[in-house]
Amino acid sequence: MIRSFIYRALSWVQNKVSKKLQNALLKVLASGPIPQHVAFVMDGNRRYARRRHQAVFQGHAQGFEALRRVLEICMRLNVRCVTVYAFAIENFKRSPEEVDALMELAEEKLAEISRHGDLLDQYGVRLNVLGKKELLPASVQAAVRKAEEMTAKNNKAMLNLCMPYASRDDMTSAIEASVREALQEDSDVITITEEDVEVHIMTSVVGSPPLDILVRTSGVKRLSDFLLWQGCEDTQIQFTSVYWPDFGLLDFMPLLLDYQRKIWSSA
Ligand SMILES: CC(C)=CCC/C(C)=C/CC/C(C)=C/COP(=O)(O)OP(=O)(O)O
Repeated sequence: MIRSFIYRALSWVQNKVSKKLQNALLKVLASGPIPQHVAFVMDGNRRYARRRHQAVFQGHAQGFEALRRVLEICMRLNVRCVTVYAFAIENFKRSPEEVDALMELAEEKLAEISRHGDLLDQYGVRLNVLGKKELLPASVQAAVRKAEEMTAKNNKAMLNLCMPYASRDDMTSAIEASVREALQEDSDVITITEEDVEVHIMTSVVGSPPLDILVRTSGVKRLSDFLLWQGCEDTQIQFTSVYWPDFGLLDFMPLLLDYQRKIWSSA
């Protein structure tokens, strides 16, 4: 009884202190230039679970909690657009148990975050699911449609959930759409410009600003077919060794400070 009271009191104090520290750190960051568009390759969920002797699914569930946490940090900093790699087309090659668990998680969490009073509503965030949606199970497609509809009027920021996504597929579809448009013009020669393709790239279709920072967690230094078109000009690509479910403000802060230092030094 006394012990449980002490634990509860300690956890209350710890929460208060960490909230105060978080507010102070966010204030420091907000005094510098803030990126408009940040993307994450949320890597390391399974290694996080294995290290704790947990089922793989637990790693993905904790990964979702990290997404919530990071999205809230971004919203409090006034980042306009957050894009995350939630499921690669390639991920369909994982075991049926893992794919099913990820699909169930997506269905459940899409309903949860788009609910009135939850995170997206609270910060005015529009949800866009980008990728080959027709590959998703019918129940997940329905959850996607509902979540997109529920948040369609939100206009302060956007969350692009890439699922199931591959950048080469995104670029191929954009080129195909540009060629189709060009064929409708009354000319013998087909000309496709970078700008023609750009407007059909999935993040552009939903009105995302240029990508400022792309972060990959878990120590792996690869892009894994994510935002190759969007990230090839002025994007700062940052790698951190932290597993995604552990990623928080203290890990994000040095990456943001590095971004701010580079912006200041190029001004
Ligand atoms: C709404 C929704 C679906 C939320 C997202 C949950 C989430 C964070 C999904 C990411 C899934 C994924 C393939 C992560 C990569 O880590 P990994 O599994 O490759 O881990 P590893 O690198 O340790 O093997």
